[in-house]
Amino acid sequence: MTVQYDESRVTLVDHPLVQHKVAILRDKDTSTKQFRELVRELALFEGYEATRDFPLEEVVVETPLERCTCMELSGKKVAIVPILRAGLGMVDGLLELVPSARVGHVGMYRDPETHEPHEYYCKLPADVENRTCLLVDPMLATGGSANAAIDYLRRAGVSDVRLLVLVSAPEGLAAVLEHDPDVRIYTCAIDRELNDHAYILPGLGDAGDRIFGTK
Ligand SMILES: O=P(O)(O)OC[C@H]1O[C@H](OP(=O)(O)OP(=O)(O)O)[C@H](O)[C@@H]1O
Ligand SMILES: O=c1cc[nH]c(=O)[nH]1
Ligand SMILES: [Mg+2]
Repeated sequence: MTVQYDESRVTLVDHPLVQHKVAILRDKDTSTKQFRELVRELALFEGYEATRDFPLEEVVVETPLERCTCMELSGKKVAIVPILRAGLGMVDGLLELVPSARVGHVGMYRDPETHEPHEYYCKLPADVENRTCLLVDPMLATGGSANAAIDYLRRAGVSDVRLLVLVSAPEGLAAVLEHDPDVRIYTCAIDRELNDHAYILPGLGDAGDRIFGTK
């Protein structure tokens, strides 16, 4: 059965370099070290797309030859919010892109039986309601964890939430887009389906375990 969702709020980041890196990420023989490096790199590529509409303003610059009018970012404030644990792997790549960003944390684990998310730690920047939030997690499976994290950000007053994932299931995309009318989703791959344990197929396994070498 085909899962329907609002495609206009989903950006598939499918640059050839991204597709190449995702293929290595999926490989069960990729080492923990390389997996971690790839997650960081892919977050940077994805962040590039997710910040594409950031506003600019004119600035006059003196080159060694003459004055010219250039464009610079007009003070957009950003918060990067990883969903623990696996989301942590995406933070450094995004900080390279937006060094002035603040970082919040939402701790969430999925119950292995029910697949329901459980919140265990949350800490956001004090002025988070004035910031564009890049909510990051490599995996979007049922969408339960992302929805709980989005609710938390909305309750904190955040209006601009952009969810950055690396691999998503159609079920997760549909669940998040239905749950929140404004969120935009960026993903490097949209996979086939979920299995009976709510793991993404073909997927890449458990992202947290592969980033931290815990299995
Ligand atoms: O869309 P969902 O069905 O909620 O599944 C996705 C969530 O599951 C994984 O986290 P996990 O619970 O394995 O925690 P971890 O990051 O600590 O490994 C993943 O990193 C997402 O947070
Ligand atoms: O496929 C999946 C689903 C949830 N969490 C993961 O890390 N991988
Ligand atoms: Mg995990």
